[in-house]
Amino acid sequence: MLKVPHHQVAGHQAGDGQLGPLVDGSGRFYKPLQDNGRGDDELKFYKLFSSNTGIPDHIRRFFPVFYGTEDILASDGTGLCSHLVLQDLVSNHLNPSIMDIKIGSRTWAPEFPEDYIKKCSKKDKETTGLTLGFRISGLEIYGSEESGYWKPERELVRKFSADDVRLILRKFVSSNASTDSEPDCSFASVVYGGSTGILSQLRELKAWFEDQTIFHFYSCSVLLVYEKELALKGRSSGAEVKLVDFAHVVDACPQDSEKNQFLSENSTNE
Ligand SMILES: O=P(O)(O)O[C@@H]1[C@@H](OP(=O)(O)O)[C@H](OP(=O)(O)O)[C@H](O)[C@H](OP(=O)(O)O)[C@H]1OP(=O)(O)O
Ligand SMILES: Nc1ncnc2c1ncn2[C@@H]1O[C@H](COP(=O)(O)OP(=O)(O)O)[C@@H](O)[C@H]1O
Repeated sequence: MLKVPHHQVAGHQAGDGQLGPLVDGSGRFYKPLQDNGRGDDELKFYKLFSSNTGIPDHIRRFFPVFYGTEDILASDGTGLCSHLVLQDLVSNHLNPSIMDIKIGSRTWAPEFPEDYIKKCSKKDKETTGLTLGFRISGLEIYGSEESGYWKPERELVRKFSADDVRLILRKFVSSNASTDSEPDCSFASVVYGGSTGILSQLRELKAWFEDQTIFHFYSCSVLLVYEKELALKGRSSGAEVKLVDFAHVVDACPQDSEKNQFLSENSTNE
């Protein structure tokens, strides 16, 4: 039985007759192919990414596993609709704290339609995109069984200034996130620090981004996830960095991609 995800923090959401992703509760995330060609572009990205042998495994692990597409009943009640079938990145977490960070000071490619560039450019300027090179798209922070999650409203998140972002990055790893008190940053070292922490993973990803010439990653998001219960124990926090949202990725070498896809399709048919 497919249901609306409990832990979606940004993007188009299912519910109230809206089109959005669904989960099966056992590890798969179904993202509907979006209109205006965005769904097809995201599908194209996943196919190219899956067939590209030049992507090292230590980088591949930062991306959701792609299981193909499936026609399922859309969340907006309009009937069958094609969905990307992806690994559910949070299904192995009990009470995840999650932050979606849209990366890039420019979220549009020059070849995008003019009106879309205008819309993106406006958002880049009005948010911290331009000044910090990223903006927070959404988040939820787990408090306790009694208090549940602290999840600021979308409208509030959209208005985050650079100072707000600094505060949120501290709150994200604090045990008193939902209060107005100074964030205690109790989990900073175990979530952000260490050889398996978020900063170390981001550095690894950054090194690849600086080097790779396969894709231009416009408007995709870094998803930060950790588990408070583990962080409280102080050793590991299950901190994970993942990349999502590839509807605006541009293939930098279409000729190489065609060749790669041909080779991969023919080697699996043998
Ligand atoms: O329409 P909105 O205002 O919800 O904009 C969506 C954005 O929400 P935001 O306003 O930044 O909170 C949304 O941003 P987030 O992923 O929520 O940060 C996307 O930019 C989305 O565009 P696309 O699906 O990537 O092409 C945007 O959707 P489209 O307007 O491009 O469909
Ligand atoms: N593979 C996934 N597993 C679990 N959650 C996901 C996955 N992909 C996206 N999400 C959740 O959905 C949100 C929106 O995803 P995104 O791909 O950016 O959608 P949109 O294209 O509608 O903006 C993310 O912030 C995250 O909370």
